[in-house]
Amino acid sequence: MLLWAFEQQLQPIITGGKKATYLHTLIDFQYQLFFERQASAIIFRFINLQAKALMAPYALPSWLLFLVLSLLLVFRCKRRRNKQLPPSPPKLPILGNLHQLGELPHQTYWQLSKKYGSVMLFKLGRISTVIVSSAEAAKQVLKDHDLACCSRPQLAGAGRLSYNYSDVAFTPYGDYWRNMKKLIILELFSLKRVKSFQSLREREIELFINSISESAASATPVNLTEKLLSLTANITFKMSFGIDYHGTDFDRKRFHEVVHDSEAVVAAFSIGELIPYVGWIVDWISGHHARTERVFNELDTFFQYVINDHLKPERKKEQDDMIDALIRMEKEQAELGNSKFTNNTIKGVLLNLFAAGVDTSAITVTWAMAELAKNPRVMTKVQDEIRNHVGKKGRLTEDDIDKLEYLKMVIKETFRLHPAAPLLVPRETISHCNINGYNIYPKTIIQVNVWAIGRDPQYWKDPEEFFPERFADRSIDFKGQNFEFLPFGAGRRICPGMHMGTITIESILANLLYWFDWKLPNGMKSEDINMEEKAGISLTLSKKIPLSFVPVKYLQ
Ligand code: HEM
Repeated sequence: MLLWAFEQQLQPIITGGKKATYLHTLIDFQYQLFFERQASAIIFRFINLQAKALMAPYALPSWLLFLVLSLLLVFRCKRRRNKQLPPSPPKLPILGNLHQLGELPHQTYWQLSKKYGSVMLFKLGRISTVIVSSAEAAKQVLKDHDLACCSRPQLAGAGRLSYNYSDVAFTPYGDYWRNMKKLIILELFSLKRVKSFQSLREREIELFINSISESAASATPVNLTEKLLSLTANITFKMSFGIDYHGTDFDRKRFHEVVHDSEAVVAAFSIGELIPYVGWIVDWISGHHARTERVFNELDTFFQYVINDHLKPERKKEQDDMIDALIRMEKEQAELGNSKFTNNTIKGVLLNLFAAGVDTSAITVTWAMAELAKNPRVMTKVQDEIRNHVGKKGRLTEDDIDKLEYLKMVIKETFRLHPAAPLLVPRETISHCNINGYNIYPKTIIQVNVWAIGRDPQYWKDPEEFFPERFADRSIDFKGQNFEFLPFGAGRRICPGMHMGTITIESILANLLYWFDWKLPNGMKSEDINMEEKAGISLTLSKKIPLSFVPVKYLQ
């Protein structure tokens, strides 16, 4: 089929004698032969085509080209035999396995892994991606070969929005990333810094609870999905920028929309990256580049405005925010002679704070509330724990959270079934390594399917059941040591915002459960709650249908 298509393509060119197009098509053809491994069986027909090409005025260069490429082909086929690549589902020319990806790639990979194994090679156009779907293979990637597997692919959208990789999350492995990760762990994500935002988080959560109380008073349903997203964005906004920018072009609402768009941009491959030569047309028609530029310009204008505002000597501040810390880090690094920490670094890190911090926490609380509503036994048990603990105090603070063991189990169980980043953030190999006996070559993308691993019956009894007690007598945690449970990844690239993310989630969920009982709207039954996942290009996994419940104020 492939040959026939090329023969058809080549014939008129040969007859028409267009040199450039002819050579180009020939190269493309050879490229296909190399990559599709159909070479030896069809080489005879290729010679036949070449003979026809002799009639064309460019016989000599094409024969030379044929000779060189054929030698390369033989060499490559020989090498491939020794390659021991991971098994792969059948591919189409040019597209590879792209057409099999489906709307929810982690689910597709899970199904395919049952047939092709826990280390599987998937070709997204011209890009080789290895999908890892077992705890053993994940350990090899994230621990045994962490150094070989700890870079990030350089994709155009992420590159543009991260100021050409001046951030942490999308930056390839190297001195710059190592230094930056150390700095942000020390300065932005330390226990002390996270604690310093406690009263800010508690204030924002109080406002959120007050607004839900209004709905409770009128017994109207609350769109929890929307409200939670707005709450986590508000918390991140305040932690990063200190004050509100009401009355300017940069109000929170508009900013939230841009941040949301930026998540889709950084998650997406452009088709041009997957399919050389022709993919750019699809990008151009779909407006991919225009959208990237629009999001970049809006974010950049906003970040620059806020940085300038922070540099004003007359600025009054309630407390040190993330921008204050980043500006101070820039000065300190300059004094130490590090010229790579620039204004763009500050903006790149800000992008990470929003892209990584807002959705992940809101999505997790939404899934937790959906699971609790579906499992009234667990809902009652966790509410009893919280309410008994708070007792007559009548107020829940972050200091109470450590005592709420069952709440923590509920959150772990939510992470297991609904990890916010089901395939982590894509990694890229920087050197050769061997996973499960297969060769993985440099510049291969690796995706760890933590969603599938969290459902593996080898580790989890009745994996589809929401049963927080499974964590009761197991010391299993999400800090990157238990490879069957990896919501925050592991190894060098592990999420630095883990502590900040969990304390935010615990605090919001505990308050929602303490202050309200939750009724399903319009006579809906718990088994009617839709648990489908939202399709689309994103690193995170939201619920498809927004969650809407009626709050009933808890009378102490
Ligand atoms: C529920 C909350 C969160 C979840 C589930 C989560 C999950 C993840 C995951 C899976 C990764 C990739 C790890 C890997 O490649 O192995 C990651 C990376 C990252 N996360 Fe989070 N995250 C959360 C919250 C946050 C927060 C609140 C922040 C910051 C405010 C944050 C900042 C980052 C950054 C900067 C990276 C990149 C690290 C690197 O490439 O070295 N995350 N996160």
